[in-house]
Amino acid sequence: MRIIVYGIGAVGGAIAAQLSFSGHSVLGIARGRQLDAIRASGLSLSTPQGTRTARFPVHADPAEISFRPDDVVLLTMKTPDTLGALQRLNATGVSTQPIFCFQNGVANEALALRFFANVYGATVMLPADYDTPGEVAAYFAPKIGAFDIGRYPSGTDGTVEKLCGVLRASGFIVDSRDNVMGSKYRKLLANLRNIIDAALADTELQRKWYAKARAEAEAVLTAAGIAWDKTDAMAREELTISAVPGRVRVGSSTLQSIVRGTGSLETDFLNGEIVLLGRLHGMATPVNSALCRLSVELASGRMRPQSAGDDTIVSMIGGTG
Ligand SMILES: NC(=O)C1=CN([C@@H]2O[C@H](COP(=O)(O)OP(=O)(O)OC[C@H]3O[C@@H](n4cnc5c(N)ncnc54)[C@H](OP(=O)(O)O)[C@@H]3O)[C@@H](O)[C@H]2O)C=CC1
Ligand SMILES: CC(C)(CO)C(=O)C(=O)O
Repeated sequence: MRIIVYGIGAVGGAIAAQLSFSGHSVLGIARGRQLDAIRASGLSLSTPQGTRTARFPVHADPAEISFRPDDVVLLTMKTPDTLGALQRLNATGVSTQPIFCFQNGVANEALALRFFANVYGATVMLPADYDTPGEVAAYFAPKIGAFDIGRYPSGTDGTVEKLCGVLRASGFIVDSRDNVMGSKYRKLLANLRNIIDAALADTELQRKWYAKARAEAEAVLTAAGIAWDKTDAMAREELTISAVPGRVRVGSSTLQSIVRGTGSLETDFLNGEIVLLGRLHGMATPVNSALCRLSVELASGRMRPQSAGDDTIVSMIGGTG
């Protein structure tokens, strides 16, 4: 099984590096200065245990790869970039190879299924940063991260078991799941917080707005008949965010996109998933709608990270928050 990691940023970089350290066959697809830096000097991965440099082949596009039947593809770009990546894979002639969505949110799997028959979901519990080309950092200890993996929309199979085995041998905690989307909806609820923490500095206000956004989301998921895991997989094996020597954690993947000025945020597929479900099921979602509008201000640079106040969100809701 050769593993193609598509999108070598924080999560993709940490996974590709660990696979390469364990001697597993891995190829990366990256772009821009990250591609140049990895080609020139490899990818350094810093963890609480220290820093190591991984060297693995890296490409600018799927067209540069001669795909084999035993390849599996891990999508590790943010959701706004998924469609373009799937179109590139499709154009390259990938067909039956398994596509695993190692991404937050629940939108990527359905998108991938439009193009490919063998699609899988993975819940990613791996707090990681990418802010400098050629470098990534991952903050969990004692293991680097944990994944729930299963076939989409449900079930498991030999491919899941094989990938789980490879990832375990590379230092990850991995569970195969019959209902991986239950795990991914649980993570979606947690990720409603990404944009709140990026916008507000005050921890009490962060807690208040997260409670409101989550209550709204749970009501919408219940109305839509969508079940989510009730156990907190983050606590598994007592994984804790730990200090990485020489690094200060930037924060959530959303805050990192704001700081890097990528211009688009995943919020439309996190809080926006709740807005979409609310619209489909005739329920108002004022808090998550306001948070989506806030994300536009943050992504455009018109609002600085952690500069919002209570009144900012209340006024976006229209005074009803
Ligand atoms: N970071 C974290 O702590 C966690 C992230 N996640 C989830 O994991 C997923 C990945 O997040 P994260 O690793 O933070 O994201 P990053 O932005 O750090 O990494 C994604 C990388 O993919 C690259 N990319 C996007 N499209 C292409 C393309 N077509 N060709 C080549 N490269 C491409 C991006 O390039 P460019 O930089 O040019 O945009 C970027 O380098 C997201 O769904 C996120 O929500 C889940 C748990 C934790
Ligand atoms: C690690 C975690 C849970 C929050 O930082 C995350 O999923 C993200 O950054 O998107």
